[in-house]
Amino acid sequence: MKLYHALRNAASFRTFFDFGERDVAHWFPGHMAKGLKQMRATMKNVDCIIEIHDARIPFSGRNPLFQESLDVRPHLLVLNKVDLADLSTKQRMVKELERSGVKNILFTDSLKQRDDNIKKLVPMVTEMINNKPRFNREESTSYCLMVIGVPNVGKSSLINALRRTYLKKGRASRVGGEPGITKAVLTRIQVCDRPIMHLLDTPGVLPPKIESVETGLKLALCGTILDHLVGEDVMADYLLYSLNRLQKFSYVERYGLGDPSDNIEHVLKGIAVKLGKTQRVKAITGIGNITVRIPNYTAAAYDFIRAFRRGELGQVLLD
Ligand SMILES: Nc1nc2c(ncn2[C@@H]2O[C@H](COP(=O)(O)OP(=O)(O)OP(=O)(O)O)[C@@H](O)[C@H]2O)c(=O)[nH]1
Repeated sequence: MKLYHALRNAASFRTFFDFGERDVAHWFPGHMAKGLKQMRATMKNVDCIIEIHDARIPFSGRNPLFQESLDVRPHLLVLNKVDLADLSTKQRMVKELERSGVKNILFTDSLKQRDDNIKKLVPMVTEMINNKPRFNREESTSYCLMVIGVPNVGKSSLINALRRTYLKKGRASRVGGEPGITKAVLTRIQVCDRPIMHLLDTPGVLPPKIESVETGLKLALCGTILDHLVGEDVMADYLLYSLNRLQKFSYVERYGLGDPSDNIEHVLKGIAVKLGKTQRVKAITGIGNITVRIPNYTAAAYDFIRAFRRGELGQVLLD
């Protein structure tokens, strides 16, 4: 990695981010109560809860709504998308999660064809269930799991990865709906045959816990909140602030910027020029109307954010 002047002179970067007067109240739609009700209703059939979250934000946005159920049922936290996360401080992260009551943690890449940690999931879950009483279900020889998590963390991908690993099957297909019950509530997906393990195909989607504007921005960068509700401009700026703070400067080379910068307008302009993303606007001058080309800042911001999401700006830990 090139050593930039700015790296030696890190003091020139912002040490805090100005969140302005933003209000997170509308950053996540409030229509999720129905899904939550369904999830609670099916909970009695569940032997283990698999909570999946984005490994780039192991602390931000996880919804504690199920805490009361988690206290009695085995609970596994799957931190997914490890291929995108900087895990150099993994041990510290695990300790902190353990301090907050999370005992079982697994790091996964659900898109990888053979992920060793996905292979560990079934034995781990089996042991966890066998070490706890099974809530009126002792007679059953099959296990029932529920996958929950905030949007876009990889719930479907994990289910597909489990089926790929344990059943040698591709995309998840539903393996039985129970008559008389809404399909969306109690459809079961088999993920393993030895032992027999099903997942309840409930919506599984929890609203994220947005406790601050900063949490909201991290969730938005990870694709959990719709971009336009938060604003691509502030997301791009927070991304730039984070990359500089973490000294992840690969964006400089990617976009041919010369040096790192903490000025989002300057960076977006450079990105727009590099990508040829300009737009024509009419300008009224003293001698009439003319058309001028200006950088398309929105398109540049999108590219910057998408590159981060694909891991093309390096592995990052936002928390
Ligand atoms: N890089 C990477 N991308 C992943 C991984 N797992 C899932 N994705 C991607 O993340 C996006 C969301 O994955 P889904 O499996 O649809 O997530 P979900 O939680 O089911 O999404 P919702 O149904 O919206 O709640 C997709 O573009 C996946 O390809 C992973 O381990 N690594």
